[in-house]
Amino acid sequence: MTDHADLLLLGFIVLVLALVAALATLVALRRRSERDYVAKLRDREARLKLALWATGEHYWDYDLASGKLRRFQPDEKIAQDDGFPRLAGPVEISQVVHPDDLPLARDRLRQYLEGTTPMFRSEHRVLDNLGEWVWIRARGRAVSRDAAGNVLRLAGTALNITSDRHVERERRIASAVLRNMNEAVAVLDHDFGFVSVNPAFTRMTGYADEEIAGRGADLLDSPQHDPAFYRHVREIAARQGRFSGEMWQRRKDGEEFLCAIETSVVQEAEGEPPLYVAVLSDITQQKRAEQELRYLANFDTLTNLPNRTLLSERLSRAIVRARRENNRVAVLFLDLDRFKDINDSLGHAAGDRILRSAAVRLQQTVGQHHTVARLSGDEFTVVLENLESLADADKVAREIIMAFEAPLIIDERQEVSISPSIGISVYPDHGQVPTELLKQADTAMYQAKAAGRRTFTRYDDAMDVSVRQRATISGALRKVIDRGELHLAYQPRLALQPSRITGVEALLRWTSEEHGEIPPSEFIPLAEESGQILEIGEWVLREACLTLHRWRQHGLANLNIAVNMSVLQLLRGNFPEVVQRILADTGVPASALELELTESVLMANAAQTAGKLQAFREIGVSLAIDDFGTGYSSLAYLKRLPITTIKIDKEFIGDLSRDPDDAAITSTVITMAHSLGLNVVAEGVETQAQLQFLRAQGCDEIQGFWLSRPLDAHACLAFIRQWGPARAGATATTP
Ligand SMILES: Nc1nc2c(ncn2[C@@H]2O[C@@H]3COP(=O)(O)O[C@H]4[C@@H](O)[C@H](n5cnc6c(=O)[nH]c(N)nc65)O[C@@H]4COP(=O)(O)O[C@H]3[C@H]2O)c(=O)[nH]1
Repeated sequence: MTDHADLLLLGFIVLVLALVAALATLVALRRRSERDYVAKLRDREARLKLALWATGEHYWDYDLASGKLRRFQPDEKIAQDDGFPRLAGPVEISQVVHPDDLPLARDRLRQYLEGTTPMFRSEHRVLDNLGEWVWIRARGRAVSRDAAGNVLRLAGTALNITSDRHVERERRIASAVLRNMNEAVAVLDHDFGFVSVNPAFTRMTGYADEEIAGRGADLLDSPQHDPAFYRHVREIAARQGRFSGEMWQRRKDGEEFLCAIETSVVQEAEGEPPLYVAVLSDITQQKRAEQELRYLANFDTLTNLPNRTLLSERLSRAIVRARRENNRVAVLFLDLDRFKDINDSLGHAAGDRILRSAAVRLQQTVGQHHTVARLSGDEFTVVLENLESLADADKVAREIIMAFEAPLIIDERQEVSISPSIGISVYPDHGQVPTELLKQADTAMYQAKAAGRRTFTRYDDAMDVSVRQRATISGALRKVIDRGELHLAYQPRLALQPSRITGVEALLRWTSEEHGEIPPSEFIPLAEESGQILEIGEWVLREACLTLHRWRQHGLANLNIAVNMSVLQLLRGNFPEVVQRILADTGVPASALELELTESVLMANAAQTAGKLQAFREIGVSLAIDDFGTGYSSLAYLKRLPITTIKIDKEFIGDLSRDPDDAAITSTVITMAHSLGLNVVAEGVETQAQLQFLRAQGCDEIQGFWLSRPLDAHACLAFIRQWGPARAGATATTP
């Protein structure tokens, strides 16, 4: 029995021990599994933190009941400087969110809590750990709700987007700038395919962004350039990273335009192929205007030939080449003979056609490789390069003269025969610089004219100095009106009974820029020879009438003006009409104008003049014979001419006191002129004695240095104003 009991006890003990051991094992196992679980949790949390840190996101937690924001402290080891505030404990959101953004953040929260949005989402500023505002993008969801489903807690992540916001802002500005730019901008990929274009580009080319994207830049290539040109440009842009230049492009409607293009490369992220930005401006109009200006500055619009400016430039270059290559350059100065006559008789329109036709004939004769220029009026210049001898220039001049043997066709029905006179100068023989060569050729041309026209003359240093002087003056005379080098002097005329200033004689003066003062006795014959006196005479008449009109307005109502008239004006053209027109234009009455003609001129053309003179009388203009006594005309003959005044030449007046014959002639002329009812004026009165003699003989008027030298308009007006009858008997003071 006892043994049985002992066995039972032993068995019980063993069972208890086994149970204890099993329990202990169970506890140990459980503990280990709990440790494993915590370790796993820690590991997962660390990994979560690491993942969040790696994405730049941070965890936050918001308790709605307390209204406090909580953020897990990041692991100091992995989050050194993430820019987020380190919260010691839960804080009010108003403590960290920017006051300006707080309403928006709260609004977003309200929307989420009301179920309007599936997630809380807000972009707002928060204070960073340096006390600066940083932009964050916060996202979150409810993590705890009460039994009624109301949110108790919200958790989520926040990302610092400050630099994104800057980038985004810059992108917005850049895109607004692009949209509003006047310059067309295109972004192209590395193969020069369009990526995008701005509205100005669409306006310029007609291609909208969506229709051009993906297409190649060669879409705009124009046939104005070779395809190789465009290829080359793109190669440069690709190789050098930029290209700047001008090229023709074609719009969608096919119209071509000149374009200034600047391309630059935009380096994309590493490994990405680059993009190109091209800025285009349409410069077609600008180029056209520039070309027009360049054309106007260098070409004569009537004949399309180079003008003086371009001629000088080309001549200079030709001289430089000739110096280098040791050969000659010839300048041919060409003037069309009697062009002015033709111009006057056929009219200016026909004159222009003649000039155009002459220009073509000239260029055809010398060939396209030689420069033919029009200097002014009917003056042309040819520059011949690569001459071996002087004779080569003569040969071309001869060919030109021959070419003008055939008449110029100026329209379908009209032909005009006109010959050139040509002067030649040669570099280096006659001059070293363009101006010198042009001057020498001009001088030689004048010689050719003097030699009977329709010929050429080569410049020669031995040319007679006076001829050269005449030629130079004559050359300068051609530009005299354009250059404004002419002016008038006025010499008062005094009536003797009663004593009063009756008027003035207008006397032409020329102050040349190159030659100084040139007396009328020198240049008027030259102007008559060239026919230029017609233009000059008209200028004189208008100027004189304008002055008289001004004086009359200043209260000198009874003044008259005498103007010298050249024989050419009398014989040629329509001078009576010109006179009438100028009188009408200036408001001077015909009775206040006296035209003076020299006696010798009248006598030489007696037959033609009588009728012509009558036309002037019919207008109401007075006519005077100038320099009377020098032309041996009979007073009886003068009776047949419709003249009103005789001006006794100063030759006779000057000798009055010395030569009794002159005194006799003078008194006879005065008596006989009076018997014919003519007014008598003595010219060149220099002394009181001469004046007294003339007064005693009943001379009507005097003019001369005793009264006054010729004066400019201003001084003459002052002289007339201060002249008083009291001074008539006394010596006049000549200013
Ligand atoms: N020694 C001396 N000379 C005096 C005296 N008083 C005036 N003279 C000069 O005598 C000339 C008078 O003009 P003219 O006989 O018509 O002679 C004029 C006239 O025939 C011509 N001329 C002047 N102006 C014109 C013009 O506009 N057209 C034309 N066709 N010929 C003009 O040129 C000639 C010379 O004119 P100027 O040199 O201005 O010379 C002027 C004048 O300055 C004096 O007391 N003593």
